[in-house]
Amino acid sequence: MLKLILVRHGQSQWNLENRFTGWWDVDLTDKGVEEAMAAGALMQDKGVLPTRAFTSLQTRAIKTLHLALGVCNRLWIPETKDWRLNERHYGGLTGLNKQETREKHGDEQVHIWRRSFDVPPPPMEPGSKYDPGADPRYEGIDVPYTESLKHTIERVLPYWESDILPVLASGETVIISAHGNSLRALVKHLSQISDEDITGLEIPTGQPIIYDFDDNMVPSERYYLKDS
Ligand SMILES: O=C(O)[C@H](O)COP(=O)(O)O
Repeated sequence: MLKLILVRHGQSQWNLENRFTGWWDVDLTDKGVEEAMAAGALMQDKGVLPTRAFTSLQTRAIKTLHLALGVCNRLWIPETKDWRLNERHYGGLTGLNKQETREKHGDEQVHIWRRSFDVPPPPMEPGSKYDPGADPRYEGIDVPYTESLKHTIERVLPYWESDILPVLASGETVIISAHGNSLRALVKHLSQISDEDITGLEIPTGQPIIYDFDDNMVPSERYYLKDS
């Protein structure tokens, strides 16, 4: 049985501060480091050991991957980093406190920005201090100014199909270390969740999620590794 492991990065500094993060590069907190290491220990305990890794270009996901792989003695496996696994771009909300934004715009509007399928947050002003456009890691990439979940799916899914699925199908145990909304994009596809129901899906930090794939590359229902 082929296994796909999805893990959202451990708690980040801006998760702790309750700020919209998106493409801004923040580090893990101490708790985030612990969550990442616990994910590695769980993979070791359950004997679910990745042989190939994919992650984003963002520090919190890369470090989570490395900490988890370190604990289960798999730092040596090949890994690929790609911007298409980055977090959804939070546009003009980047850097703002989520609670203060609710107080200003109302719970409903903030829920729409955070969880709707196709309503993007207001775009980031070009040259904003949180615009990562000039960051060398994004050279040659058309960095967006905002993204809805739909936009995120439009970059995550082609990458899944072209680069990750063939590796999984070749017999590798694949781990993807990514972000709340880039993983929601993938889970929506793999679990065939409707545009309406996706608004209710939350992905916890540092908790490995598993899909088993049959010989026809049809995924099982997803489950948490801790529950297996
Ligand atoms: O980018 C962020 O702020 C978080 O990674 C995800 O935030 P959300 O749960 O508000 O979508």
